[in-house]
Amino acid sequence: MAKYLVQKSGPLRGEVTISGSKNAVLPIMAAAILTDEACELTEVPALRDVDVMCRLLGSLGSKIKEEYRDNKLEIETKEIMTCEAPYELVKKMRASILVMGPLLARTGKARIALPGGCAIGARPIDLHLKGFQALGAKIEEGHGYVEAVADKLTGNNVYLDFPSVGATENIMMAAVLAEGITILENVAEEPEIVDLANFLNRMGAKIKGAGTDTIKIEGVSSLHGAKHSVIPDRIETGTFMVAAAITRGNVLIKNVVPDHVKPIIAKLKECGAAVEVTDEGLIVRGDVAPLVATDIKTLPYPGFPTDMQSQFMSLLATTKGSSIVIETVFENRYMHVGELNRMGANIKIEGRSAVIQGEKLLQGAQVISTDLRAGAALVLAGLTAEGTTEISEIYHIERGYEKFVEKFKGIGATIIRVEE
Ligand SMILES: CC(=O)N[C@H]1[C@@H](OP(=O)(O)OP(=O)(O)OC[C@H]2O[C@@H](n3ccc(=O)[nH]c3=O)[C@H](O)[C@@H]2O)O[C@H](CO)[C@@H](O)[C@@H]1O
Ligand SMILES: C=C(OP(=O)(O)O)C(=O)O
Repeated sequence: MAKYLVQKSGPLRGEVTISGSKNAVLPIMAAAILTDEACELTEVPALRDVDVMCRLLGSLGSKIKEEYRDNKLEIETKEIMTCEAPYELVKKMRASILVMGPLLARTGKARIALPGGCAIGARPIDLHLKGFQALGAKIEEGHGYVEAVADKLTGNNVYLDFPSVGATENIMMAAVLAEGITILENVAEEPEIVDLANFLNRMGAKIKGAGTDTIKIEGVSSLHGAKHSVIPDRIETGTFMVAAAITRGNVLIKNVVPDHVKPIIAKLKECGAAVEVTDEGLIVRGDVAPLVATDIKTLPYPGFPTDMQSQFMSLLATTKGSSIVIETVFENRYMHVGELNRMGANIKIEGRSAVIQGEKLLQGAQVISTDLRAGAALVLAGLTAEGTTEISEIYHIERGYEKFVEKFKGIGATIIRVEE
């Protein structure tokens, strides 16, 4: 099992370039199986989750050409060989559920292992299934699998009880080949939804309204191959923004869409960091004023992203004053708190709220990365902690950050990856 050893690193300085978005590329890869023609993706991050999605698509019948050095991927699915996503792959990556909509649309059948809960919450898929049912699919569950079957999908109105990102994507991918018009209401507005809709439209779909709370889809009879370049990862961007602030450094972050990280910019400024949007990228400085506490409430986009909550908590453990963080998206996304407290932070959890008494001098310790962003938060804390922070179970981190160690080293962090 590999580990990261992180040393107190002083102010980070220099430039870092952001990779393509994990949460955009995964649904886009799933969407590629909606056609029998080849799809070519660029700006594909080399990540563990992308590997798992390649394996899953390969098992369904896709031929995949990877050029990881160039971050390119070609997916061609002349024929779907099986409609089943097995437990071995779904348990490795929840986003495997995103093949359900495309499989149902292309073949009339999808059988997927139920993903179950994970470190951040129960994460049911009821809203995905409700959407498929509205389009005419019959749903059956048993033996840890869920099956959707439909002779034909027909457009319908679907109202989501919560703007779930995955449900919006899955239902959108099913509806593009349904007969007639589908109106999806109270949908997620995340940039990743817009990127997926843009890709689907390049394939010949007729989707309007992505990025708002209502999406209209006019079904088409078939889709064709398309080329697409994946958007930059806004959570990786935010993670390096916090890295600059927490180390009181000065970092230029390139390949970013500033609009996608507005809530992160706002909160960093409230803490006293300086953020400048330039033609080259974002310049984040934590060395212009003493950093202070702020309060955060996670919300669906354009609210503050839940995927940045843990990284901000590391920062708020070091700023002056007390902060309150409220996690409203996932019911259990506080697994990092115990680990941060072991490093000397003072964070108390009460239900969905966390109270952070800041200005703590963190100390290196042996800690466990319980999930992807919890792991990133521990790396950030480790950069300011006295001594060495030893982070285990880093495979979570490598699910979603490309060249993490290399990028941190490039801006002056002392971090190494060791194999035990
Ligand atoms: C691969 C990917 O893109 N992952 C992102 C996606 O996850 P994911 O798509 O799984 O997140 P959702 O937006 O679906 O989940 C948000 C909330 O809705 C609930 N829910 C969801 C579906 C459902 O059928 N029923 C239900 O109750 C979930 O349990 C959770 O409490 O969006 C999350 C919220 O921004 C991010 O943290 C994840 O990084
Ligand atoms: C929770 C995340 O991803 P996933 O939905 O793939 O678990 C994340 O990216 O922070």
